[in-house]
Amino acid sequence: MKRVWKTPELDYYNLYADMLQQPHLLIAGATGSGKSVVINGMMTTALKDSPAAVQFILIDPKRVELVDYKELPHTLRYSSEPGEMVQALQEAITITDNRYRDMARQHVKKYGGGAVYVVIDELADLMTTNKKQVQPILQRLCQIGRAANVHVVAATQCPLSAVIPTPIKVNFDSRVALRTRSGQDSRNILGVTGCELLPRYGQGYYMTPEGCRLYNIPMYETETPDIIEYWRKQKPRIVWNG
Ligand SMILES: Nc1ncnc2c1ncn2[C@@H]1O[C@H](COP(=O)(O)OP(=O)(O)OP(=O)(O)O)[C@@H](O)[C@H]1O
Repeated sequence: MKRVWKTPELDYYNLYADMLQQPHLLIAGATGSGKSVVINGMMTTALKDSPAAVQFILIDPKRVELVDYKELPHTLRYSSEPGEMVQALQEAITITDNRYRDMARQHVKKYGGGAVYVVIDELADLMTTNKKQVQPILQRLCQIGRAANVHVVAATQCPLSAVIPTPIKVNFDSRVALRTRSGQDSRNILGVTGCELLPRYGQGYYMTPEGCRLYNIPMYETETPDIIEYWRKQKPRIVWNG
């Protein structure tokens, strides 16, 4: 029998809403542990909660995970080819730089407009395709994105430092650790073993600067396709200002 973990609706909502508040988030776990479930949960929550104040830049080296979001009015760019993925990261930097200019003009330290989420699934694939170009851009984006309300959400099966270098990893001070293949993978993502003992999916550790707790991980089953369909239909009618 499949083991399904449930949490009351409000907890579901709060967990993903909290993840959306983090400067950047790294989601790690073995194949089938629910990384895409977490990404869909966050994106669905953002679209339900603040559809007028959220935009996405999607980097999808596997070409299957994020493609459903491609035609949303919120999606500034969808990329899956190596060259496109670098351009997508560069676009995120340009947006961030422009926002800093606005902030300087307005004499504020934090951007007051909507959030941009740069969603990467999967980070190890992105790093291996074009590490030389990707690493400095991603590192800079992580360093400067926060104040500009530009956030990186990255999923990976492979949290090894050989694949995801420490200068990248240290920028993700919030992490979701699902079931890992080994104690070593658990250590690479959380600093301690234990994630290898989690159920196959449905539970995970959520670590933020406030602490680390085990959560039941909710899955939106019908809401995600429903909300994608809804917004896809709205696309021709929507004009973003700024
Ligand atoms: N929190 C959850 N609640 C219920 N079912 C879940 C949950 N997490 C994962 N599953 C089940 O496991 C399947 C695989 O999850 P998912 O595709 O998110 O894994 P993944 O970590 O992204 O895998 P991969 O690395 O292979 O892409 C889901 O389609 C779903 O059936």
